[in-house]
Amino acid sequence: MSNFYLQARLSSNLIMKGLHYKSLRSFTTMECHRPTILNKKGIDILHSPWFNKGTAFSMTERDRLEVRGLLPPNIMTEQQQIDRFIYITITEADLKKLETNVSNGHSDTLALAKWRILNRLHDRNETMYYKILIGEIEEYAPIVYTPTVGLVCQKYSGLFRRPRGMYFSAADRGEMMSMVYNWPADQVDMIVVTDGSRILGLGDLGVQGIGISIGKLDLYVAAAGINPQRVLPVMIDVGTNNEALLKDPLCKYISLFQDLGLQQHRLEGEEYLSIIDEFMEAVFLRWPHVIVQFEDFQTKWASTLLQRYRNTYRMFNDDVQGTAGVAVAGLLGAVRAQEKMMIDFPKQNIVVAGAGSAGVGVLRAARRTMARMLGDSQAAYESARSQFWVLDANGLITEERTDIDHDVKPFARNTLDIKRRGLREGASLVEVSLAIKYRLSYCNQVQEVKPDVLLGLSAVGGLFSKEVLEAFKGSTSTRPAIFAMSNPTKNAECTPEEAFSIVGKNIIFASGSPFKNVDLGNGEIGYCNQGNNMYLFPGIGLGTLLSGARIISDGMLQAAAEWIRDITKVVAAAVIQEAIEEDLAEGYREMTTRELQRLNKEEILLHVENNMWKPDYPKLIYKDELSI
Ligand SMILES: NC(=O)C1=CN([C@@H]2O[C@H](COP(=O)(O)OP(=O)(O)OC[C@H]3O[C@@H](n4cnc5c(N)ncnc54)[C@H](O)[C@@H]3O)[C@@H](O)[C@H]2O)C=CC1
Ligand SMILES: CC(=O)C(=O)O
Ligand SMILES: [Mg+2]
Repeated sequence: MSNFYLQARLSSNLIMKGLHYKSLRSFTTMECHRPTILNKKGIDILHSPWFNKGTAFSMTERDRLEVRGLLPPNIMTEQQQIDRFIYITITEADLKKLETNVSNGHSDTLALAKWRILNRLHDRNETMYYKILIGEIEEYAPIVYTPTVGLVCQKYSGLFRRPRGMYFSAADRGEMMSMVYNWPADQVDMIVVTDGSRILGLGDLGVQGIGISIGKLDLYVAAAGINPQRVLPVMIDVGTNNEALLKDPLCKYISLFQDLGLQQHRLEGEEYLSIIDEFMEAVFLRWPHVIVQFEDFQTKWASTLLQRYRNTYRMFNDDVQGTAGVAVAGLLGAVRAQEKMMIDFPKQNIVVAGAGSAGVGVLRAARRTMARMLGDSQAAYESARSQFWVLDANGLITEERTDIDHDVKPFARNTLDIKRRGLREGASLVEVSLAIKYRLSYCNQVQEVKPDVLLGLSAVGGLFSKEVLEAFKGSTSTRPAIFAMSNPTKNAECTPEEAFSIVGKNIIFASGSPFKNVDLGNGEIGYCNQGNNMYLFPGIGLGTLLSGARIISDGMLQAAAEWIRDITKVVAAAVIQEAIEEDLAEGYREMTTRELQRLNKEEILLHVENNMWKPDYPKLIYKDELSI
C-alpha cells in the first residue's frame, strides 16, 4: 500500500474515533507545513542552502524577502527545477559527456562526478537536493552512500570546498563546551559521529571520515524525514595511523597533497576517552535531546564506547547494533524463504566470517533471538551459541585460542566438539563450509550438518572464493543463504554472479553494497537483496526522537529489527511503541508522554508520518514581519 493510501486510511480511522482536540491539533501541525522564521533578507537568503529556493521564489516572496531583481524573472515550479537539474544540469551537460568518456558507463570517475554535482546542489539549495535524492533514491543512494561515499572519503581532502558539519580535534580539548555554540542551529535532533578509524572496509581515513557522517545523515533526511536543518555530521579528529595521510616532513612544502586532518598518530587510552567524553558532554549540554549515532569506529573502541555511554546518553552504535538488526531480519527472512517455521531459526547453522564490531554485533543479536525462541532461559541462551561457527583472519575460533577478545569468547567452539566433527582450531572457511560433521550419540550415526548460512563481515573482497562457494554448495538447507555484507563493493566477500553460478539458483543472496539482479537465463532472475544497516538506522533514530526515549534499549533495537519491512515509518512506530512500553518515552515537541501513551498503533504511525520532514519549500517569514 502506498504511503498516500496508508495515510488516507489512517486519517479516516482517526476521524471515526473522534480523537480529542489537542491530539488532533498536534497531528495537523505537520512538520512540512510549519512556516520557517528567518533572520536574514535579500542576497543572504539566496546564499543560504537551508532557505534558498532559487528560481522557485514567488513574486510576493521576492518582494517580502527583498530578493526581487536578484534572480532571473522566470518563476519556475519545483518540478521544472527538478527537470532542469536532472535533464539539463546532470544528464546533458556533464554526465553524457562523462559517460561517453568512460568505457563501461559505470566507473569511479562517473560516480564521483555525480557526487560532485549533487554536492554542489546540496551547497546551494538543500530542499531541492533532498527532493531529487528522495525522488530518485535508487539511483542516488549508491552515490551519497555506499559504494561511492567510500571513494569520496578516500579523496575528501582533495574534494573539500565548503564546510559541512563540525570537527572536534585533539587540539580542541577544553574548548568543546563553547565550540558547540558555533553551530548555527538551536535544535539538533541527530548527530552522526565518526573518528574516521574504520571507514566502511577501507580502514583508517582520518579526518576524511566526515564523508560517512554526511552520507548517513543524508539517508536520515531522505528515508526518515529528519529535518536537514536539525542534523549535524561530526568528525572527531584524534590523529590517524594511516601513514599516507601524515605529511612527510621532508617534502611538506612541496607536497601537492595535504591532508586536512591533524598531523599526528592517533591518541589512545585515557587521552582518547577524555576527548570523546568531552564531546559527548558538550553536545548533550547544548542539545539535551539529541541522538548520537556512532559510526565506523574501529572495533577496539566501538564496543567500549557503546558500553560507556549507552545507559547515560541517547546513543547507539550503528555498526554493532544497526547491522545486527538488519542481519537478524535477513536471517529470519531466509528461514521464511525456506518455507520453515520461525521456530526453526534456532536450528540454523550459521558461519560468520569476520569477528569485528559488525560480526560480533550480529552474533550476539542472532543468539539472543534464538534464545528467546527457545524459551528465554539461561539454558536456551547457552544452547543457542552452538549454532555459530565464527572465523577471523586466523580461521575458525575455538577455545584453544589464547588471545581471544572478550566479546568473541562466548562464540569460541568447544575443542572436543570440534575434534569430533573433524575440524580444528584455525580451520579454513573451505573446511568449515565443507562439512560440520557430528556423531549422533544415541544412534551412533554420522550425520553431516552443513551450514545454512554463510555471512561475511570481514572487509575482505572475494573471501567467498570459488573453493569456498563449491564447498558451501553441499549445504543441507533447501535455500542456503549467502550474505556478503562487507562494504564498499570491492570488499564484498563475493558477487551475486559468483554465488548464483556456483552454489545454485535457489540461494538467497544479500550484499552490503548494491549489486544488480542476475539474469539466470530462461527468464529467471537471481535477486540481489541489499543487507545494509541503512534499512534500520533511520527508523531507530526517528522512533527514538519522536518517543523522546531517554536511552536506546536492546528491546527498542529488537523491535526495529523485527519490524523491518523497508518502511522506515513502520520501524520508527515500532521503536516508539517499545519505548512507551518500557516507560522510556518522554514525548517530543507538542506530544507529551501522557498523550503518547494514549495513542494506538495507527495513531503512532500517523504521528510518525506527520513529523517526517518533506522536501517542500516552506513559507518563509522574516522575523520582523511577525510583529506586524
Ligand atoms: N552491510 C552492513 O550494513 C555493514 C557492513 N559492515 C562491513 O563489515 C566489514 C567489517 O567491519 P568491522 O567488523 O567493523 O571491521 P573489523 O576490521 O573490526 O573486523 C573485520 C573482521 O574480519 C576478520 N577477517 C579478516 N580477514 C579474514 C579472513 N580472511 N577470514 C575471516 N575473517 C577475516 C578480522 O579478523 C576481523 O575479525 C566492513 O567491510 C564494513 O564495511 C559493517 C557494518 C555494517
Ligand atoms: C554500512 C556500514 O555502516 C559500514 O559498512 O560500516
Ligand atoms: Mg558503518
